[in-house]
Amino acid sequence: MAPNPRVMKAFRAMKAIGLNEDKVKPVLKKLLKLYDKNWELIEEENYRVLADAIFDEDDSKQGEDFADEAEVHDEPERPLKRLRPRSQEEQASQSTVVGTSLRKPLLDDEGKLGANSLQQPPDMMKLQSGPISPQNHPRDKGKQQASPIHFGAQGISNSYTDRTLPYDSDSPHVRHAYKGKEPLLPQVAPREKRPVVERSPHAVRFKDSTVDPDGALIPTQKVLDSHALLKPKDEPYTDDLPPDDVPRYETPIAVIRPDSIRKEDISVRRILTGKPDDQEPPASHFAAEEDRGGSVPTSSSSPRATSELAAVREGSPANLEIASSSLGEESLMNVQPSVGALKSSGAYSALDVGGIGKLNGSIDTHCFSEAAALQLPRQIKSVGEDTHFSTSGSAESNGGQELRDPESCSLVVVPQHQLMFEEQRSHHHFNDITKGEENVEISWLNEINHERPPSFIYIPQNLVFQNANLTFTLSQINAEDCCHSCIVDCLSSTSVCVCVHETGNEFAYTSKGLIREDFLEECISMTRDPQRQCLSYCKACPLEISKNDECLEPCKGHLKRKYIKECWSKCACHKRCGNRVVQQGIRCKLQVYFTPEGKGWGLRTIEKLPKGTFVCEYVGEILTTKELHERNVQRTRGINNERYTYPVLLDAYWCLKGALKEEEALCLDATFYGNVARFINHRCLDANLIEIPVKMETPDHHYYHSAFFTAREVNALEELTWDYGFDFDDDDHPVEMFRCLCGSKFCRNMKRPNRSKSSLR
Ligand SMILES: C[S@@+](CC[C@H](N)C(=O)[O-])C[C@H]1O[C@@H](n2cnc3c(N)ncnc32)[C@H](O)[C@@H]1O
Repeated sequence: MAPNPRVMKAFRAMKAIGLNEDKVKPVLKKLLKLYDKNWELIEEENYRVLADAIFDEDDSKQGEDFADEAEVHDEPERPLKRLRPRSQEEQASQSTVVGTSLRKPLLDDEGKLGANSLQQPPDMMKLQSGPISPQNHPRDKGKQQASPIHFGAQGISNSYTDRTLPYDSDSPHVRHAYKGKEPLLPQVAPREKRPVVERSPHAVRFKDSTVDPDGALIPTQKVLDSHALLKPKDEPYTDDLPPDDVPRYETPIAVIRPDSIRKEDISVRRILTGKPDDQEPPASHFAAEEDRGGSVPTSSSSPRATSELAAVREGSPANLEIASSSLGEESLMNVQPSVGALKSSGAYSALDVGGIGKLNGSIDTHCFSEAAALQLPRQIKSVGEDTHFSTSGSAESNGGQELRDPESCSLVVVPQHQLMFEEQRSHHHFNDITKGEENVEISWLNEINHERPPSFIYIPQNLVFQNANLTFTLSQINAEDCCHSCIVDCLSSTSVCVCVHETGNEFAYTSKGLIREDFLEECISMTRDPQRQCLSYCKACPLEISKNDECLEPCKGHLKRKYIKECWSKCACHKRCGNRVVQQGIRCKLQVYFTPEGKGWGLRTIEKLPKGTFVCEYVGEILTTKELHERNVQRTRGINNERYTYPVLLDAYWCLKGALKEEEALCLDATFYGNVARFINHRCLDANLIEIPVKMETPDHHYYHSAFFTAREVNALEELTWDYGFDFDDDDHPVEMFRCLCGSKFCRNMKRPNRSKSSLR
């Protein structure tokens, strides 16, 4: 019999992406059976479904070895998975590619950060975050006023711990206590595009292909949704394919639910699974790794996950359970897994990283379904809903067995034997608070209550909001400010790298990627020890001017600081040069967790970190201080009252000769856009992190990167803290300062109950 031309065409299409016939044939057979020989469904999107299913099979096989992460890391890269048009791919990957210009959040007609822009930034769906405009932030009621945090840890109260900030949340006349800092660099140092070794290409591609940037369903879902109910048939295989060995792979599972969240519709969806990819740490992932020990296994150390078709082993119908539909099959539903298990795996709450729908430990299902539809790729949403909601719509906390969509009560088919594996994989995929934006996944965990992390859009690098005067050109960096004669690694170069001329011809980093001990100690003492602090005063202080006070106060002084100068793209050295640490992004195994002390969410390390380790940068929107003031006014008008505050001032006046222009006085606000540093809580004086300015790509000093390094060795599971520099006794402080719960014996919060000044050292 002549080969079916459609079969041959499918083979050719798969061959084009590196899949040979042996792999394609059994999967194709399965799909033909599953789709009742409906070739259109298989051929759609250039055989997208077929390719996905083949990769699923691979994943299923890999899953058997899932427990052994090391093996996963060592896997050779798989063939290209992407089948989407390049235009979509570019759109979807927009936020991960860092060019030489700053990306700005969408602005409305007036150039403001409008609700719409915040709700639907170009990469919104990729980031999977909910609407977070000042107008509709989900957590905007009854919260504390916002106030900027100020860089530069201040120690014990002294002349400049009382420094005020330009803006407060009440009025321009109210001031914030602040500490001066030393800034450094010119412009926003766009982090380089992630190298292939840092992010598995196929993982990114696959992610792109499953999450439509516009929020539309992925092609495969469309295909499946076109059937009310898809179920593997029992008939023998079609003769479309030449007979071959019985397929061992697993069949994509059909899950039925209304795709449009309409109860009257029943459609089909897939259950997602996460798949470890081939991510491996960059070659230079700091030799400091060698020094680390005591790592606690979590998802952040795991390979990045991708979402794919879940699969069910052929011929095991007993393992399938039929869940319910809104049309009355609820009683049939009896599907694993235990919600408790999922909770502990982290997948439980990852659905709602937007902080949506959680009220006093229960889930507001209405809120959830709306928000989740906006925030999460359909596939992710599906799994989460099904696995975490009981029929009452409240969050399971007792290891319940039901798997039900609270809104649609749709039909779900889940292979029991496979759920545990899927749970694990889902964990990796859902529980990454960075949404794939960092080198590592960062899980989150709440063992205290049912609260979920607040809504924000994760960005791995700073973005200009609107008016910040940050131009960014190669020509701005003088030839004498970048190394042209260095080869590969400046740290091991025999000649002195010109990049460190301005910082005393000494590198801040060791060959292991840690901050040099003497450099670190100097930084620590300059911020903690009042005797070591020295201030510079400017004539017309922009911070004072920016308060809009009628009565202009004199400059309170700006703290002199040490800073790091890293090599950058205009330099001749290798991207992995030892003088490029912060720009490589996060490498530590971190976790966002709900603190038991009442500080809300916090950040902790899940591995032991040597002293001087780079942890993360404080990333947010770059605002002018005026823009921040405007935001604070909005907050205090109740439009966007936040319980927690996230702005940080960049004090760029430390080496200022004249006055800064208004648009040059900058700050970072991580309220809406930010990275994991927004979760770092304050600790008075003896915090284990120190913030050090880092200069990279801009020659100016009014902008710099604020990088956090460990000030001492930090044990696994220790919370990472930073001294915000607040003076809690400053009566002139404008905002409702939080009651400090840092627990330090040096705590400066004198107003804290049961605390007296005598308790301070
Ligand atoms: C940058 S956020 C830190 C993350 C925050 N805990 C959260 O849940 O998102 C700063 C806010 O955290 C809280 N916070 C930080 N450190 C604290 C401390 N030592 N004691 C009490 N609350 C603290 C305050 O509400 C502060 O406004």
